[in-house]
Amino acid sequence: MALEQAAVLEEFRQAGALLEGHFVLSSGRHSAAYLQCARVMMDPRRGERLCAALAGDIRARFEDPFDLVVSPAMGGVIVGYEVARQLGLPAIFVERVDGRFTLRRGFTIPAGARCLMVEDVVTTGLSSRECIAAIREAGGDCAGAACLVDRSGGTADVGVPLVALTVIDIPTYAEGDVPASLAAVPVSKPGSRFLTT
Ligand SMILES: O=P(O)(O)OC[C@H]1O[C@H](OP(=O)(O)OP(=O)(O)O)[C@H](O)[C@@H]1O
Ligand SMILES: O=C(O)c1cc(=O)[nH]c(=O)[nH]1
Ligand SMILES: [Mg+2]
Repeated sequence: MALEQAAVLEEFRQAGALLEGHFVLSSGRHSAAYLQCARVMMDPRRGERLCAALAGDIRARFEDPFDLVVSPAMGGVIVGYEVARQLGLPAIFVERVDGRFTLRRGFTIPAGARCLMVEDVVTTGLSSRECIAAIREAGGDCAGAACLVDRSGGTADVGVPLVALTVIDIPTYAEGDVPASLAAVPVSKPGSRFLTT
């Protein structure tokens, strides 16, 4: 059953996943709000509820079935696994090696396999596009994408049809365009794109 935005955001609130502060996002843009999906998925029953609703939306949107779910690490891994479980599909993930999404761990994509790219959050769509490029380079056919939250207000273009459990418009700012009130708040970088070892 489709979930109303208020119900989705209430799940995030109860999970302590609606964060306020000053965040540098994966795209390098800044924001006063962050949706921490890892905290949502840390309760398997909550993850199951939300991903069941997303799987229903995916079935309703795409007539032809998929062969495989492919997700970008880290954020996409657990969401992709649970969505795949709901759809009765295998789930694999790509992870960054020297900044590029790569298949490791013996994962392969059969030639022409109809892949569904599953993310946790879409902000600019950059990570989704990078994941879809990796799927195509590996020989797969990425025919659709899905995420728990599209925080671009529906403006992000990932290059294939995107199904989001909820769409919300949360402002982001370029590095040189951060409002003074936000610039005064200490910065955190919750994601893994810029992690170094
Ligand atoms: O649409 P975008 O502008 O690309 O932003 C969304 C991406 O940012 C986060 O990943 P991040 O690279 O921070 O790493 P993580 O998955 O390890 O948290 C999130 O998981 C998405 O992949
Ligand atoms: O753009 C991001 O990096 C991003 C935003 C957000 O709200 N949550 C998240 O996990 N990543
Ligand atoms: Mg990510």
